[in-house]
Amino acid sequence: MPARISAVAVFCGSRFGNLPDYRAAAEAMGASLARAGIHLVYGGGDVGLMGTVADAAIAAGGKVTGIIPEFLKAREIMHNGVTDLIVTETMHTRKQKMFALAEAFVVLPGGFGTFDELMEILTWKQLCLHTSPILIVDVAGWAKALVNMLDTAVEQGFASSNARALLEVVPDVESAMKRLCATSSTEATSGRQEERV
Ligand SMILES: Nc1ncnc2c1ncn2[C@@H]1O[C@H](COP(=O)(O)O)[C@@H](O)[C@H]1O
Repeated sequence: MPARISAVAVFCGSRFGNLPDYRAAAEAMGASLARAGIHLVYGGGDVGLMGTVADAAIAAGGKVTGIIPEFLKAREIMHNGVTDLIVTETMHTRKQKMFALAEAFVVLPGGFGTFDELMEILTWKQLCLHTSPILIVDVAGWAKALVNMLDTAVEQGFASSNARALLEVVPDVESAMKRLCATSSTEATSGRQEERV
């Protein structure tokens, strides 16, 4: 039987957003990954939901790798409590490193940076650069407009329904964890094709 995945990248906001549900979901995500023995890979900051997910994973005894570009160390308040901290030269090398280390991608509430990270990992999957699961956790409906935009692209003939199926929308952290814990490392092929991105 193939091994279960062991590392997940979480993309989420550098702010808290304006509903308490967002912070609660970030806490639940970090703690649940740690309790499941899954290594958290994230952007390395100690701000907003990013800091929350990392703090929760650390508090629950999890392994956490933060990856932050040099120029954001002050702005995103580089997290000093993580297991490993990788400082990259650029945003691009940060994304590449997160991609290389993770076997699945979870998107929690966030802003433009989170959208960028989602779109890049989704389009890389569309280009067959990886096969790893991409889960959007639709906490309190935050992702409805985003998912609507993707569905509209399919309706208008700009994306195929096969491409839309590369992304899964789940209602909460519990559902995301069920999916992650059911994912084998053979389904996920992120880091193996790193040299092509
Ligand atoms: N263009 C970007 N590419 C990748 N990551 C980005 C980009 N812009 C910002 N980010 C990072 O995303 C997270 C979350 O940002 P939010 O705007 O708060 O969603 C943060 O670490 C940004 O550095």
